[in-house]
Amino acid sequence: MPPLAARLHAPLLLVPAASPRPATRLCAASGPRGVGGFRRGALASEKPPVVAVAEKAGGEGGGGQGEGPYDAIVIGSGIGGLVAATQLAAKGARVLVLEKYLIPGGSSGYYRRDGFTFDVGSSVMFGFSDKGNLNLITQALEAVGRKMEVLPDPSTVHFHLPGDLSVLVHRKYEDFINELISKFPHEKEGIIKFYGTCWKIFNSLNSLELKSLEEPLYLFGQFFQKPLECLTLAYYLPQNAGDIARKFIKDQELLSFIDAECFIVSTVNALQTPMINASMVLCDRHFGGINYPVGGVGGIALSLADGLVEKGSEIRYKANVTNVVLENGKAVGVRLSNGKEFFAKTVISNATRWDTFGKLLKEKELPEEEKNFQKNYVKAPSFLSIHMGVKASVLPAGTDCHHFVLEDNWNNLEKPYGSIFLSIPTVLDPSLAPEGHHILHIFTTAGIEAWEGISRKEYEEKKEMVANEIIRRLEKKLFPGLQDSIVLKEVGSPKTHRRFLARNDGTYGPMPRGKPKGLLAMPFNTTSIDGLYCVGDSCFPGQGVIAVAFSGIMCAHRVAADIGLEQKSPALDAGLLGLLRWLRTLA
Ligand SMILES: NC(=O)c1ccc[n+]([C@@H]2O[C@H](COP(=O)([O-])OP(=O)(O)OC[C@H]3O[C@@H](n4cnc5c(N)ncnc54)[C@H](O)[C@@H]3O)[C@@H](O)[C@H]2O)c1
Ligand SMILES: CC(C)=CCC/C(C)=C/C=C/C(C)=C/C=C/C(C)=C/C=C/C=C(C)/C=C/C=C(C)/C=C/C=C(\C)CCC=C(C)C
Repeated sequence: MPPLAARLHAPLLLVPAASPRPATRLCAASGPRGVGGFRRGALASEKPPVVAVAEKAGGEGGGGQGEGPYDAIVIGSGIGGLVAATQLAAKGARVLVLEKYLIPGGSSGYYRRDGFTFDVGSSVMFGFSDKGNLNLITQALEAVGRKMEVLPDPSTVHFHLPGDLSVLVHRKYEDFINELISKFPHEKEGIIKFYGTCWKIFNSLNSLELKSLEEPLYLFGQFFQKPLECLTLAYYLPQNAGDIARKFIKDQELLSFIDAECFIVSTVNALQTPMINASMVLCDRHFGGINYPVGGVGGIALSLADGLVEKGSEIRYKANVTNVVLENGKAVGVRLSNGKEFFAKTVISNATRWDTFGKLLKEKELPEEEKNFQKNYVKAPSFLSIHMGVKASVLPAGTDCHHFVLEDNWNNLEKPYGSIFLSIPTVLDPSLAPEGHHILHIFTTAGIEAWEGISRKEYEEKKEMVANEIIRRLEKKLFPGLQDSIVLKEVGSPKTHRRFLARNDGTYGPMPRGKPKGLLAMPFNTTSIDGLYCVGDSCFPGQGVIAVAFSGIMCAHRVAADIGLEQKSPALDAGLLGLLRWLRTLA
């Protein structure tokens, strides 16, 4: 098989040599517009992009009436759905993944324009190293016999903050801590204690074999083998990073810095960020480091989809699931928008919980569990994203790959358009852009409300205006001459994210309504509908590619136990699931 980077760039029909299923092919296709921008009319004259699409002969969904039964049907091929599917396939299950769009990956997908390969979402990849137990992306690929070449990033992010506070998060922990201490020498002890607590939690996590926390035989087994580590995790489960930081640190600016550290991975401040999640990302970036897959993030989903097919399971594109089919209250299959039905022992939804319970299930009454979830969590805002191709000369030598910019006022951190995320993946992988050019992927949080109810013309003008203002800010802060260096620009609004990622209001996942009790209220994978499971960022532990990969691993384990591919104990199941349900009501 050609290396993935070559496949991502190859313009012609490619048949994966390893795939045993001739009906599923990877081919050049035209049409899909990535999340960067979708000015359908304006772009109509452009040459269509080349993307890899797995299509099954026979049009949408490709099957006849009532196909099945499969062991599991997975709705959606985001990383959460793909990891659940591939883990199950690796355990011997027969899985069908149904994806609405043309390519796999959801918000971890990619798209191409004029020689540029853009990551739809974040280019900061955690969990992609070759060591420890938390390299969940590496492990997910390995489970289906795939390995990707990665490029180590020398840093995670360069913060440009109010008061000209500049902090580079170096790959080496000591370098980062020394840089932070040099900015806040009076808080040396507090800094060491806060980040030291993160390491205590990370090391506990990293010592466990990660499987479903809803499966008692595994969970009790882990408590027996690693009691101290499990008790540490249980202790920190209901706690938030901001409270722990305040135990050790008094300096307001440093606490604001820790807010920014948390915000980039949770879109909320440290007081609302679960301590376990904060520890995971604040340490993995130094333990395994941030590693970028050669050829772009889109290769992860393509590799998983490839591996899935090789294991004898299926993925079908342009398959828009509109209903989960219930029989006597149990989920037994799904129906597509064209009326085709597929049946399975279990159904796993990678759509958000809002979409799953608000759209795919036609029950009038929301189950209590979901009411509780919606009481505790609201939809996080969407993003405005700008994908640009620029002349390489605009970037000073040694420019870092990822930046976070909040210019003057800490109060703007969580406000729409307040802070700016910027990734330049071509710093690591120049093959993503034509020679002499770089990619700038800029994004900032934005709610959908302000984008609705306006005419097409106003919408286009608004996108242009908002994007130009963000570019102007970056030009002022980081790269003089930026505006004039642009050779390609695509702007995506929250509506774009809603439409092309099929995410309710374009949301990037749940956000606590108030101050959460850490991760306590986060639902796992089982739902109150027998046979229906959820996976992805509206499940424990939340937003993030590595987080949804963990959710996929947990989900596959629980489903495998329920369909007899892994051990289970019905009596212990009832006890643990009841206990977890009760614990969630305490949050
Ligand atoms: N901006 C970013 O920074 C960024 C980038 C990449 C990834 N991420 C992370 O990835 C996480 C999301 O991953 P995920 O796996 O939960 O989901 P996802 O949104 O990435 O993927 C869900 C997939 O399900 C498909 N789908 C939804 N409804 C469907 C239906 N009815 N029928 C068929 N297909 C349907 C969508 O088309 C999409 O491909 C986010 O939390 C985010 O943190 C973030
Ligand atoms: C059950 C009970 C009750 C108890 C028991 C105890 C125990 C044992 C516990 C355990 C636990 C566990 C295992 C847990 C785990 C967890 C995990 C794994 C987590 C993870 C997490 C992760 C995360 C959150 C991540 C995230 C990330 C993100 C979001 C990212 C993003 C990025 C971006 C946006 C980028 C930025 C950019 C720039 C700056 C440019």
